[in-house]
Amino acid sequence: MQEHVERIKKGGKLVKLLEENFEENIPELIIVFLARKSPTDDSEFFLEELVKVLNKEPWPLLERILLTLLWNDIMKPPTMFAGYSYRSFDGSDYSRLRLDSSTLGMAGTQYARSARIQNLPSQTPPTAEAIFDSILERSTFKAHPSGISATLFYLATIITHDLFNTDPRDPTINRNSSYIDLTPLYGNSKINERQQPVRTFKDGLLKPDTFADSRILLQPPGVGAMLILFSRNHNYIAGELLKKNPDRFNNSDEDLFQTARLINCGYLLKIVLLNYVRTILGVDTTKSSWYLDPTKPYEKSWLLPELPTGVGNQVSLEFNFIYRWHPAIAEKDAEWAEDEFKRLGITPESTIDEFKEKVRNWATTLNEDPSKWTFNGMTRDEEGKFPNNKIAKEIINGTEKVAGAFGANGIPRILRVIEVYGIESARTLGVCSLNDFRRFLKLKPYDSIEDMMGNPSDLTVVNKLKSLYGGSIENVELYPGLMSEKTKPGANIGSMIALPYTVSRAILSDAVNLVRNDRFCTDDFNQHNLAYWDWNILENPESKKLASGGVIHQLILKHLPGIYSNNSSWALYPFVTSSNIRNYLKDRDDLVGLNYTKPQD
Ligand code: HEM
Ligand SMILES: [Ca+2]
Repeated sequence: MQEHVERIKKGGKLVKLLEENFEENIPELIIVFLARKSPTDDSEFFLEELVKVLNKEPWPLLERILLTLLWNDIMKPPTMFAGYSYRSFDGSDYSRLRLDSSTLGMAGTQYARSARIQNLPSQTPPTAEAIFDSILERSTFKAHPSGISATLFYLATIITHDLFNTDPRDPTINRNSSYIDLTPLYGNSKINERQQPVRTFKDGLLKPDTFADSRILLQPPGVGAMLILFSRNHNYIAGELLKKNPDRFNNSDEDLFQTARLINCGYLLKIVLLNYVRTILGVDTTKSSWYLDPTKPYEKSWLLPELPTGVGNQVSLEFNFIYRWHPAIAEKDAEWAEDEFKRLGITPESTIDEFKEKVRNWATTLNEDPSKWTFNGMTRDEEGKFPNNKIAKEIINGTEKVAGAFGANGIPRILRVIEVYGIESARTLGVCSLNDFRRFLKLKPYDSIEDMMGNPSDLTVVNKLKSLYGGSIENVELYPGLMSEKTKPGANIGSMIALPYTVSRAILSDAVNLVRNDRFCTDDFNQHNLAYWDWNILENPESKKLASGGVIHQLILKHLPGIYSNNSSWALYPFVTSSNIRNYLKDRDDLVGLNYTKPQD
């Protein structure tokens, strides 16, 4: 057979080969056909050869293969449309499979479900309060083993608030779009509710230092500070677009606004891939500039099927729980949350209804105009902007604060009512167990609670889990399981962020799907839609040399001028604490001149 393959590859004529012994040679022909290089060199006239063969002997399988090849050339249903280039506010029409999926991932639709329940628990589960008090509550703060900073989790919080916004009246509903499209900045509704107040309706601009999601005000101020960077970035982009393309954008607030949003989301995409995921994978501080790029087109090749893009996304309930990274909250940020919650009247002992009521009451005190909101005791200047140094201070301090370690007994007590709410609502909605979720991810289910905990030093947690769940690993619920299972080793290429095992696998699948399934990050991420935006416009040559491909420093340096130097490690590597970063970079002979001094805010 090999002989035939070689002959055909060397250009032996198919017809001749088949003339010799058609029946015998056809399987080889099919193998060669499937194994052909992609892309096809059409000067080899392979297709014509096939036609000749078929013309001579209409072999049904060969005919079918040829027809399939030709049919597959054209995407069905159609995947790109003329016009159709802006992000809608509520995430409708985000799937390129527009004909039947216009509401996929739209704000206000139901959460998807990822995993089926395969094993029902053999006991009634313990109360959510008992679970929190036993295996979730943080007793002493444990520093993150790789020295990841709070600033990484400020970005993570923006991402989670972009994806998840459970309706308190109906926990099956997600009020946000299932895409990383800066919903916390722009808002989540098409019907003139939220998105309108952030816009000026002039020159595509947002109101100064304004964002749409009031939940950010109840987060540590570093989260709001980071979101302000994106708010400022939007206005910078809109200004540049108008300056560079006066003919295309003059008097067109809507086009300017939408194009600026696409570009701003492009910056977030680059930051997610080139800073955030690279840090999570532990390659951020290495010399290599490799990154996992889910946007790449992959055509069908040999036995590998095509890897589709832009097909739309709908986040699931399970992923809402995967992404509740409360153990990572830094010590000082937990203290901050405690004070803030106290001010609202929420304590760890509050009931779920009290919690919801206090948040509702607080929301009624907010000005309808988000450009009037403040946080962290800041006041706006006459233009409506927050002081640069105050915004910078939160991001700088975030890089000084070490995040909390993942793993059992890591969640600040102040979040008790929120955790109880989460566990109970998972039960109401019928979410699967930890092991069933692992089955869905094709990870080996844990054999026992000991297996789930791994480390013999976690025996106390093993015993607590056994007592809560009747000794059976199959009874361990998804969320309590995710937040207490063993964690990956830190300071390690591949697992720098030291997540719980199941979370670490799931989060990468989630990141790849969120990016690849968003047509604005793939099929429609093109220079026409982005008005030939110059992606180097914010870049400083000195910073670029030192950034190992990262992007976040561009926003920090541009929108917080005069505070950081261009070679500051605090701007270039903000996701590792300032006390750890020097150690990670000590062997990098290519980073001469990196400045580790704390910027003066
Ligand atoms: C001090 C810091 C934090 C505070 C005060 C906080 C507070 C809260 C509150 C109050 C809720 C309940 C919302 C509701 O259902 O009404 C919640 C849910 C949630 N939190 Fe946090 N959180 C913090 C940090 C984080 C971090 C670092 C992450 C992940 C990066 C995260 C991810 C989530 C997610 C995914 C939910 C579910 C959201 C939803 O279903 O709408 N949180 N958090
Ligand atoms: Ca979104």
